[in-house]
Amino acid sequence: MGLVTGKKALVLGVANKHSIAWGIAQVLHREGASLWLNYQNERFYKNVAELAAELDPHIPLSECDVTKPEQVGNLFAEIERRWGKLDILVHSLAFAPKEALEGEFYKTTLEQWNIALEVSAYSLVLCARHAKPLLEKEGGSIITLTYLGSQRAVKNYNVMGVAKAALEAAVRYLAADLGPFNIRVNAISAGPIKTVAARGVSGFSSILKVVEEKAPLRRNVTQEEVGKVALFLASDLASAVTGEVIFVDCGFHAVGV
Ligand SMILES: NC(=O)c1ccc[n+]([C@@H]2O[C@H](COP(=O)([O-])OP(=O)(O)OC[C@H]3O[C@@H](n4cnc5c(N)ncnc54)[C@H](O)[C@@H]3O)[C@@H](O)[C@H]2O)c1
Repeated sequence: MGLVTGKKALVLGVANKHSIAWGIAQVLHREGASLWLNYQNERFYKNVAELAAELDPHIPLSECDVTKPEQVGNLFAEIERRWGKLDILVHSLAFAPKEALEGEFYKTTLEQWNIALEVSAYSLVLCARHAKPLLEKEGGSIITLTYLGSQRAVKNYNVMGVAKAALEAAVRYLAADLGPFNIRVNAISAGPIKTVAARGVSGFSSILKVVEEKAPLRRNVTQEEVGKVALFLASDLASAVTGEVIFVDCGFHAVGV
């Protein structure tokens, strides 16, 4: 029996096989969870459908762009109809316009700020609101993805760092609100992984190199390792863990110069 056998998991944020969400989906599936995936829009459908079919051709797929409230509402209504409950919600998505992820932070426009904060932080609140009635039936776990750039000024990460700081604060407020309903809310602060979103940050490869040189484990983290910590947070092993940000970064956050 797997650690999440019988649990129903919605995993948001698979774009391709490099996505952190895909790493998490694979581990949850291997440990017995039933999956439901989204794709942001038609452009992503083929990729997500092919990946899902590798695990199980019956995994439901829904179009859901988190800036479209009706699509978010429809997704959770469909889960209610089909599953009647939810145990695990994985929120593994973020976006900021590419021009905001290079150069000086002080040049960030209000429009870039609003887009980054809406997609990358507010969407967790929106999804949690819709998920609550489903998660509270048997207790549940919400997991989101963040990065060290929320606490340190990481070159070029800029407005995304501000969005991640908001996201981490949202984790604590959601944990406080939803704890009485036995819903836990946590974030994984992952080390850098080469994904489409990460490549949007100017100079991303140099971040990978610095981690390899300086992290206590002298290497970068894998998708699978993030997936395993998501599994822990989703499972009963973490039944007393909420409002937490857990670093999965080979220890990079812990060292100075
Ligand atoms: N890759 C890294 O180095 C790294 C490190 C720490 C944290 N993270 C975080 O992990 C999460 C997943 O990113 P990833 O690195 O796997 O990249 P990715 O590009 O594979 O995934 C990003 C996902 O966000 C989705 N997305 C963007 N805008 C959306 C919208 N409006 N509606 C719905 N979905 C939308 C994309 O469709 C995509 O599936 C993000 O929150 C990211 O900030 C990534």
